[in-house]
Amino acid sequence: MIQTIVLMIALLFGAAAYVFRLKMQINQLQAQLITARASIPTAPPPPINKNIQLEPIALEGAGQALKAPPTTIQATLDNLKQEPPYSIPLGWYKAHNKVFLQTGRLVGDINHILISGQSDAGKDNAALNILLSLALTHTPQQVNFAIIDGKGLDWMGWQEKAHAWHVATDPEQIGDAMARLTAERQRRRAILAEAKATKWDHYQGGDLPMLVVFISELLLLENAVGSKNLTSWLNAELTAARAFGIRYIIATQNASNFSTQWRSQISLCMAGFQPLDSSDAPNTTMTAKELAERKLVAPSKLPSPSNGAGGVFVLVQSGDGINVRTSLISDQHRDYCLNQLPNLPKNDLHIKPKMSIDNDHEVLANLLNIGLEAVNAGATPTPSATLSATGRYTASQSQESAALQKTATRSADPFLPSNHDRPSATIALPFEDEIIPFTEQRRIIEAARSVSSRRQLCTELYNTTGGVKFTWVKNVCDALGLLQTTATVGK
Ligand SMILES: Nc1ncnc2c1ncn2[C@@H]1O[C@H](COP(=O)(O)OP(=O)(O)OP(=O)(O)O)[C@@H](O)[C@H]1O
Repeated sequence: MIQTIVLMIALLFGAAAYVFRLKMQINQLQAQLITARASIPTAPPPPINKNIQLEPIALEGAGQALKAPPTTIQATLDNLKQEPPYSIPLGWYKAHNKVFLQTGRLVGDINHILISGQSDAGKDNAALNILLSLALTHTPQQVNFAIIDGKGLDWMGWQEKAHAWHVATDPEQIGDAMARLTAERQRRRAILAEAKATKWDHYQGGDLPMLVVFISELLLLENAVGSKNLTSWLNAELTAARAFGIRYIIATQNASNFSTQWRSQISLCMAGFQPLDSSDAPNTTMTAKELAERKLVAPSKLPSPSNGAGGVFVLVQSGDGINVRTSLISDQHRDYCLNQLPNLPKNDLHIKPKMSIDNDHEVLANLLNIGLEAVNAGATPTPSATLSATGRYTASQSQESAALQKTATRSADPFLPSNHDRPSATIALPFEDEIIPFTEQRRIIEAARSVSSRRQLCTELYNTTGGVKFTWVKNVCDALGLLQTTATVGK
């Protein structure tokens, strides 16, 4: 009996100890789970309520520039709602004890913009405000962006966005991007001429979105193509771009050392802090004294970004202006906003050329191989995977690339005879059937024999000079080096 009781007590103790251990383990697991949950990155919070109360307090020493602008894009968008299309935010200021957002319009108001200011003045953030709000208020059919960076990783997230016409993030891609812009201006010129529209604003075709080009540091372009080439490129592009629906936003630490000719095409100067007053006039068109006469604080008199006064600018347009402070967009909020924007459809990767000179070499090498294969073997070469997966712009900036391109084009030219005229059946079709139907690729290649321009080709085959059909023609011609348009950069 006693034995049984002792056994039962022992069993009870054993069970209690087991339950206790189990509970401890559960507690431990729960603690681990909480830690694990905390380390999972949470989704970015939605933009804060638009009805935030902004304090009408100006930043000391910065004129009317608001001390604490909103830190999300929501309040900006609310203000832009009342503005006509293509309006952009330029910064916040205080007047009559109220808070205002200064806006501008890229049609009929501002043409090109120069954003200047020493390191950390807030140039990239100012441009981010402009591009994000444009993208969030316009479709990719209305606005496209070309972003030429090379400074860092700030603009990486834009590459796959439907609004992005071209994004160059490495210094090595800059010359190529410049050549593309020249080619795009020429393409637009031809389209407008054909449609008998004297300028982009009058064009009704619906296939030419406004192209806003952002250059994050002008010096990097100078490093890429040299000072002389850069000056002539800027002179040509900035003078002509406006009529073709292209707007430039050029950022640089200090515009003093750049040619004054293209600077005369700038209609809005957005000038941030400068350490020397000799930089005031080149970056704003007015001296500190002239600015002071208009109650404006000159760049050299602004509080320094190193004292926590980033994002403060003096805006100068047509001899007048205002001091403002931009909204500071955090990386998290930028990513949240980017997530709201439509992505590029997968197939469009073929339509929007996005490759570096290095990739160009790869494509050109492939072309060369295809051409040689076809000539040597006389057999039908298989389309190259690399080539079929990408579009290609023929404009390339380096001499080496140009020479290679010439060779590649000659070797790959399906209409060049080897020993005898090769029939068009031996041509390597550059795109998969589902991207551009094989039958259409063959028709385009065949028709290229007898016309002198892509536009003419498109008219003959499809009785149009725009839309998807022209994109087919352009991409097939680009890929095979047919009816090439010439680049001006670097020559
Ligand atoms: N509107 C703003 N309000 C407060 N701080 C700002 C604002 N804009 C920028 N800053 C501060 O300045 C820093 C640098 O901003 P940004 O990268 O836009 O400057 P930048 O002029 O492009 O610099 P750099 O020429 O060195 O690339 C930000 O990380 C932020 O700390």
